[in-house]
Amino acid sequence: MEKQKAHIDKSNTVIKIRGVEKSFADYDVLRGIDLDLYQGENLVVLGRSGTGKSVLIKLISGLLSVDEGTIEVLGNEVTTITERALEDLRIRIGFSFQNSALYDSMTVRKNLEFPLVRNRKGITRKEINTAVETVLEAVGLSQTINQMPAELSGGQRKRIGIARTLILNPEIMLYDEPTAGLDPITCIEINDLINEVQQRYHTSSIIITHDLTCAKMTGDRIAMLLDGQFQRVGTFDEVFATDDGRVKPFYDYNFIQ
Ligand SMILES: Nc1ncnc2c1ncn2[C@@H]1O[C@H](COP(=O)(O)OP(=O)(O)OP(=O)(O)O)[C@@H](O)[C@H]1O
Repeated sequence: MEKQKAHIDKSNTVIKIRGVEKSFADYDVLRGIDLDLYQGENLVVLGRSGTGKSVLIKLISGLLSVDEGTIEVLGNEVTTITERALEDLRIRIGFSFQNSALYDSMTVRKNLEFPLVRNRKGITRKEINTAVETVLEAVGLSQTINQMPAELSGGQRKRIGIARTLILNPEIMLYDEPTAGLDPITCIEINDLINEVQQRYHTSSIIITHDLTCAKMTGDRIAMLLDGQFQRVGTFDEVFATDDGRVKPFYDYNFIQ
């Protein structure tokens, strides 16, 4: 499906990263990175394995702390925030992690109810039912409501995982390798879903991937992480309009084999 034009508000930066450095032992993973995520945009972070993409998501969500620099998320400085305020902030962020597995012993309905019951004190049964039905419809899986996760395909499980984060109406979505381990057709369906989520929920998203089809289909901008820094940031075509020996093989491997 062709990506619809997104409504991006460049005057509203929802994540602002400045001069962030992070090392483990003697390995400097991030060497002074700057990045802005604008309201309403899908920003793809591309990079080879081990370049620090997952570390970046963990720094943004406060699961790891920076060595240097600042990270502002929805107006909160996460490098100095209290644990309590960080918990409140995390509720405003939807995490679609590679290993964010569903609870195998619960139906799809119960899996989706779980975050609501936990985070929305005082919510009524009627409100829960409406929220579950709405989000299932949004991911195109209304018919699975009473099924168990084991009865779903890999792509369907991924969709339910995304629905489980959407049910809390996050302002920011962080997708870590959303197409990993899926066949090419299912990848395209997930990419379409990421774009639908952007349109319908007006989320601002960071999509971490090394899948260039995913980057091309979903990204309003691409930020390429190379040697610990964002060396190339722009549209897909801008990022790959280069003879840089670190960038070209990436493109050639994905599209010319
Ligand atoms: N908690 C940690 N302790 C020590 N080293 C770590 C830790 N977390 C990440 N690293 C190291 O930081 C580097 C970047 O890891 P990261 O998981 O961010 O890579 P990635 O770009 O997400 O790769 P992939 O695409 O394979 O998931 C790796 O060399 C990894 O071993």
